[in-house]
Amino acid sequence: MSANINKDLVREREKCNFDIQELIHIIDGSKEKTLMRKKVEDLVLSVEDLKDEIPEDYLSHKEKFENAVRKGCKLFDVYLELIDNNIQKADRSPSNIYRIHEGILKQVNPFLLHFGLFIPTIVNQANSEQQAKWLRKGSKMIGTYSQTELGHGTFLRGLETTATFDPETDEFILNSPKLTSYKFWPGGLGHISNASIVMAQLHINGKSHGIHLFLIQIRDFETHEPLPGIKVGEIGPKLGFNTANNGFVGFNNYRIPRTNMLMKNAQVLRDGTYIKSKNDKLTYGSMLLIRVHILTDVAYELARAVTIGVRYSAVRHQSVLKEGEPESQVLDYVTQQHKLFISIASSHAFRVLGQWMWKTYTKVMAEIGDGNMDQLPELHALSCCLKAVSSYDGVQCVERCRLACGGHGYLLSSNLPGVYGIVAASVTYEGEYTVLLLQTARYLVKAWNGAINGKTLPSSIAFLSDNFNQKSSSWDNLPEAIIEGFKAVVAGKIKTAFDSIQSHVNKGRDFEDAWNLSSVKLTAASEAYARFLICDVFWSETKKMTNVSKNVAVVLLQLAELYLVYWALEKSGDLLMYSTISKKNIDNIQSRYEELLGLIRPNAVGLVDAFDIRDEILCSTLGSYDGRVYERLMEEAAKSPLNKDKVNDTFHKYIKPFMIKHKL
Ligand SMILES: CCCCCCCCCCCCCCCCCCCCCC(=O)SCCNC(=O)CCNC(=O)[C@H](O)C(C)(C)COP(=O)(O)OP(=O)(O)OC[C@H]1O[C@@H](n2cnc3c(N)ncnc32)[C@H](O)[C@@H]1OP(=O)(O)O
Ligand SMILES: Cc1cc2nc3c(=O)[nH]c(=O)nc-3n(C[C@H](O)[C@H](O)[C@H](O)COP(=O)(O)OP(=O)(O)OC[C@H]3O[C@@H](n4cnc5c(N)ncnc54)[C@H](O)[C@@H]3O)c2cc1C
Repeated sequence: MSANINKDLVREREKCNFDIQELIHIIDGSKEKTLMRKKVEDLVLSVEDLKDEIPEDYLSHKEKFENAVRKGCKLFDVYLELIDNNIQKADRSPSNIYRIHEGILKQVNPFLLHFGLFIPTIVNQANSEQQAKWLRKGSKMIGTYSQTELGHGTFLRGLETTATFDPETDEFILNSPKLTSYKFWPGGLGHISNASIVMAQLHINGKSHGIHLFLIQIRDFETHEPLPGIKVGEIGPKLGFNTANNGFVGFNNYRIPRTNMLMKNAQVLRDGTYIKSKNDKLTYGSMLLIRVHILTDVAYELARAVTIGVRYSAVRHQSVLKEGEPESQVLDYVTQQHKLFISIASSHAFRVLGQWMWKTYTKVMAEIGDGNMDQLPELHALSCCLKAVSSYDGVQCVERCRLACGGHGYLLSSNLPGVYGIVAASVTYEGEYTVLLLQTARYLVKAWNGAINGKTLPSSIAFLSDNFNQKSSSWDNLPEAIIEGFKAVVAGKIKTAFDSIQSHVNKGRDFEDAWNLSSVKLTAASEAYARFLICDVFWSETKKMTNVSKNVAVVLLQLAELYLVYWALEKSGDLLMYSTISKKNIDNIQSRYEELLGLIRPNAVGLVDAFDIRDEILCSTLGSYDGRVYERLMEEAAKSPLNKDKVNDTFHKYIKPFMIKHKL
């Protein structure tokens, strides 16, 4: 096999000084999980029906969708077989196992919303009777999650779809009163789903009770025809997600049984009595869950992007470092390492944070199950800013990987545009970036106010109490000093935003206007808080790892340190403003950063090999394991339908007459 592997990659792999298999197990969670993942991959990727003859990129929008549904159904088959054989256990924790879809479908599984949101929403928001009915085998439902409307996505309280209780018939009547009330965006809604969870304003006896969730059948279970009173369709091509079948739906006096309101929390009784939920925000539970998942999602997409970027940069030679020497691998240019290594580190950071958030999420959910809501605001604040910052950073990192691949990175066959499309969507869906930062800011401002008044703060922000006076910290002990410095930045930025609000209020403005006028500072405070959290958790979790060989521990600590020093340099202005850092300290951090790039360089290919993403899932001409970059580029180019004819018809139809007309 090694005979066919690019010689640069062979040399790079020989240089790697840690056990790649060991790191693969760490990333997967354990040796057993790696074995299970590989077993699933072997089985799924060997299914002939799941392979494409024509590259997806040459298909029309309709053909892409139809091919994705065909493969999605086949995947279902294979998965169900795996579950029956107990190979793929039902595990809701964020993991890499379902990623295989991205290799097979290239983009998004059209059934993703069924598994990712429809089923989890029933599990979390429906009562036990409803669950027994809707989750049973033979329920015939393929579902999605319809919340966003043409006119409103962010401001959920402004949603316009209505569900009005009719006591005569014991039903809700669903209506989309205006064009802007149409549900717009839900994945799989266009032509896949026959049912959906729908968020609508509940009205009983002329009184509005706010937004609630309803399970609604959209299409006939046998014929798949839209049911009377329902107008449904697909929303058209997008930057990415083109196999996701995002759709629209409108309701015209469409009736559903009362018992189709999801009633785990709030309830409507037969006589129309409304029983309030213990906490309104429990209706938003599905969003919380997906925001937690997104950290791990971004970690994985970054792993894909940087695997492509690093392998290509090892294979690619361009320019000479020293006259008379052969052309250098572009990976040897320190600027190239600067472009790429932060993506390796960020992928590990988001994976570690994803695991940490998942633990926090399951703990808080268990407490909520016991009726204790105390930790919900903190969980919401954490999930909002971490989702926002990880997805935003993810997009920047994927773009850097694309730039690192020069012109060839611009080809769809590099798959960097594809990965970009997937990550870019996550900045917007499940709560838009700025909006989520402002949610966390609400929490931080409240906490600051509490701290000023001597209140005990939740653990994740307890440090605020110590930072009123921006205590001096020593910059001798890098990289921990950076975490301390970031604490001072968080405190300083919250204080700046808080003081700004106060000052506008003191000048006679409403609190809401003062908030809006201070909102750039508020989002900056939230971003700083997320950055501190990522650095703190990534560093401490990496440091406390046990049962790891020395070399793997060293390389993981180098990545964690690289992450910290990279962000210290990016945020040096903030550190200068709010912490005790000096220019000399920053110079030291810069030197350490460059030193770390050098230390990581020999292991770079080993590190991306440890993400262990098979070629069939990476789907990239530039990033395959064997490094046959130029051969693959030409093989892919040969697949262009334009290359079927030596002379294209347009020559005779347009070009020749044009040449004659203009005497060219
Ligand atoms: C074949 C086999 C296959 C196997 C496959 C197996 C697969 C399985 C693997 C699965 C992998 C999955 C991958 C998924 C991929 C996903 C794909 C893409 C999906 C995309 C879906 C979507 O895109 S779906 C729509 C999301 N659309 C939003 O995301 C709207 C944002 N908009 C809001 O979320 C609210 O509108 C907004 C702003 C909070 C204001 O809400 P509002 O106005 O009601 O509230 P206020 O701002 O007034 O706040 C009042 C107080 O509520 C507090 N609070 C607010 N929210 C809270 C909350 N959630 N929890 C607690 N507390 C909360 C707040 O902190 C305040 O607290 P306080 O008063 O104490 O300060
Ligand atoms: C690929 C994809 C898949 C999706 N899938 C689904 C799905 O399955 N189901 C579903 O229901 N929805 C889905 N959505 C919709 C998605 O959840 C919304 O687009 C998202 O929540 C943002 O809402 P919006 O589009 O209304 O943006 P808007 O809120 O209109 O945002 C526009 C701009 O206004 C700013 N803004 C808005 N409010 C404020 C504020 N209070 N303060 C400051 N700035 C503000 C935002 O920052 C943004 O810059 C999907 C979207 C995408 C892109």
